[in-house]
Amino acid sequence: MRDWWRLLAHITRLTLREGRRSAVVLAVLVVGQAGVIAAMGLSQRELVDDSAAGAAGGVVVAVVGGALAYAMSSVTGRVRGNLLIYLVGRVRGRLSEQIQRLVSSIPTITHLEHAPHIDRWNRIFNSSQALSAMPWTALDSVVAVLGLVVTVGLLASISPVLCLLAALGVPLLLANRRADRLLRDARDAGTELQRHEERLHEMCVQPEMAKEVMLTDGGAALNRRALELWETAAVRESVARLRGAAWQTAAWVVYASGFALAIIVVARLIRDDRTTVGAAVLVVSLATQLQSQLRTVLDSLTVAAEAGQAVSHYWWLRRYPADTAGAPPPPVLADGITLHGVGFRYPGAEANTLHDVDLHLPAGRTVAIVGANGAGKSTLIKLLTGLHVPSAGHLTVDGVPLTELSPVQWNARLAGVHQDFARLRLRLRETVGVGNVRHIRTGPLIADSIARAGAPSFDGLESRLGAPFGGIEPSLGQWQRLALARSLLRETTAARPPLCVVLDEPTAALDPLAEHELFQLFVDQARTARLAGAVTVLVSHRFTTVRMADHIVVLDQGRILEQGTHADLMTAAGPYAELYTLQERAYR
Ligand SMILES: Nc1ncnc2c1ncn2[C@@H]1O[C@H](COP(=O)(O)OP(=O)(O)OP(=O)(O)O)[C@@H](O)[C@H]1O
Repeated sequence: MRDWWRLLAHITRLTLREGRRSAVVLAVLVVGQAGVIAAMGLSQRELVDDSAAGAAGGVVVAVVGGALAYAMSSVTGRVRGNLLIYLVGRVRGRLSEQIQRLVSSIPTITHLEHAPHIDRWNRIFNSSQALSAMPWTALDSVVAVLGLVVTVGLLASISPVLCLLAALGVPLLLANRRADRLLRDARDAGTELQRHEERLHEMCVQPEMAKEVMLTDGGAALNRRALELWETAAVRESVARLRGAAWQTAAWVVYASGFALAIIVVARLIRDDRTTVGAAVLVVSLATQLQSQLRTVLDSLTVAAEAGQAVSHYWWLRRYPADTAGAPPPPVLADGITLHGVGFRYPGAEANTLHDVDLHLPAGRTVAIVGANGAGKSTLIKLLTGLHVPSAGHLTVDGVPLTELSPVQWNARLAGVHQDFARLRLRLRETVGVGNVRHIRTGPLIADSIARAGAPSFDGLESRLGAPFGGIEPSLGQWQRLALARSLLRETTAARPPLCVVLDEPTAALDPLAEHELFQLFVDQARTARLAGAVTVLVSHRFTTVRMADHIVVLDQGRILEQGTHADLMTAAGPYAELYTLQERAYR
């Protein structure tokens, strides 16, 4: 509940920041609406009673008062609606931006890969409308409750028995809560199905995946499966809605019976001359009003419940990157990076990917990691770059545990290319410039990185990339070179030189000639990095590249099988020597 109040305060502050004057006007109109509704009811009673008593003056006052209240209600209703749309829309935009920033500022990637985490922040996005409307649903609820108190007071002034009408709101409340819970559970259960369905549809429309799907004619089957998932989620939600509606209908039947009884009570009071016809009109008006007030309270509670469901996810996300504090990494590496008994298991996986890895990456050296597919090479790179945190053991940088360093600052001292390099479909200047956003507009530096990586410059730095955006679509190898250009820009323009350069299969998409050219670049790069004391970690299946490294590590099923220089490993005549000889023979 404390989290709910804190979020309400946060959203209220956001609302005031987005439109202080509009928010104040809206609050006044919402509160004033309660008085307007009471004035309409009272004017009806006066109108009937004064007409019966022949008091012309009273009738005029009641008519004018009633007309004014009605006019106010309808005019302000429109203004209220528009102000609400305006304010909630603005706050929603700001909130989505904040959530987006939070998601992208987390230095690790578990929240982007692990399904339960993805579902959590997706639910926040889906509830952003309800979250942005929180101050107004809260105010609506308070005003509706106050209105209820006034209505009940007016009913009691006719007969205390009529107060029981308000008690019939309790079954309504309970039924509503049940309906909310049913819907919430159905939605929670459907989030995963929905995610699967979206991914299956993506496979049919994203060019990379669609190509294969078309080749195997699997599109129809995938769409059928996606439809089945969607239908399962939709049916679950519909069943939950129907069950909730049944509960609510039963509660409204109870309320309608109470209303009929109230009319009978008033009819008897009139027959016994204990009240006026005006009072009967007031009861009808109040009972109708009570009904709409109860509806407002219930609707507000439904929206509040939807927001409430997202509250825990919201604070989870806010607290997620809490440990971004930490010491800055050393200006230059003196000793290097060391892995001490490092083990790693992906969240939700049944077995470890890395087991008990002890490895020293000396400062100023190039270390190559080799191994079969799935051996754990890229995973090791992800641990080095802090994208994942080891499940066992730890890493140290010049003897300081990586967990004690600021993840953001550590990130700023890394460079390189990941195996699944990004195809950033932006303008060429931006595609490379995001390597160091501070220099995204520094054309000559970007052009230099492009040239050094041998990447294409197309029609200049402002060329738009990506066929889906009407731009040029680079080939796979050209995309990889652009990723390299990004890394080079980072290395040459960083305020401090990188401490660790990771190159995870950086030439996999390149032709042999290009690989040869780029290899020269790596050698130069490693030399520069060496001068700056950086560790260069290279993952490659091409042993001609690997043999140039100062130290070679052979991984097998998440364990280090052997390590040493090329000469050491060849002399040892182990798995490395065997693979090297095989490749050499194949290329001869
Ligand atoms: N995000 C992930 N979630 C769960 N398991 C993963 C994830 N990424 C990789 N794995 C698993 O970890 C193991 C090692 O994968 P990794 O990508 O590190 O291998 P690799 O040695 O780089 O292989 P390759 O040579 O094919 O690139 C594999 O069995 C893979 O299924």
